[in-house]
Amino acid sequence: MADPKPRNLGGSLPVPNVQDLAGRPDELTLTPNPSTFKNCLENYSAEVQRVAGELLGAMAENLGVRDHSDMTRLAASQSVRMNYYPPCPEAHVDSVLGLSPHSDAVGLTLLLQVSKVPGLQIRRKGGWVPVTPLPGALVVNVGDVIEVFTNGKYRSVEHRAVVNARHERMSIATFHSGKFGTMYGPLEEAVGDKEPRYRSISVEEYVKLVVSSKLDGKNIMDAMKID
Ligand SMILES: O=C(O)CCC(=O)C(=O)O
Ligand SMILES: [Fe+2]
Repeated sequence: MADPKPRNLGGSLPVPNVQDLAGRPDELTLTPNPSTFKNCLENYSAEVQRVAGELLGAMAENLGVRDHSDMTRLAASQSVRMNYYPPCPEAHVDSVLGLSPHSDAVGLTLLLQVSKVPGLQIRRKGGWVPVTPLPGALVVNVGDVIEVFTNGKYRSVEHRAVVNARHERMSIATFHSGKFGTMYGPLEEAVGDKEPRYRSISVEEYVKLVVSSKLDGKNIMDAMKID
């Protein structure tokens, strides 16, 4: 299958490169807190959060959600994870992975594949499809909370990361979710005249469920489904 096509959302994203994030090697030894790191990460996260809000607004429009903030509130809180996968001589072994199959237990993930080395794969029709890294492109992953909000109209994507025998790889995943003190559950407009297929729970209860579960396929969705 062909790779999903990239789309340009306009605007320019201050895409971090590894040098900016880590500081130059000589700076690293001289300066334990490279001055470029904080600003670079702050600019990047703010811009990515803006893009997440726009994407969620477009989804709200597409789904006929009257109050777009019902959907854009999934960009209210943000966390960033930087993944580093060292070269692995056992990369050819099927069971050796960088990150096990999972769907992101958040609203929306915007992922930057920093290295040219491929590693991200998405589950499709029982197989694994590689997502070729494109310089400066963000991969948009629908997370579990969007599956809940849309009552299953948008399904969260199961994915994994494989390792490479000779090359290291880096990716930056930026996760967007709702705030504590709010609820997660299917939106009225998404349910329509059907039955809700997922439970409604507080963000706090949901986070408890996530942190007490293994990283294992779409297990969070199984726990959220109404039988
Ligand atoms: O490294 C990747 O491409 C995937 C990272 C990922 O799925 C995650 O951090 O949740
Ligand atoms: Fe992920």
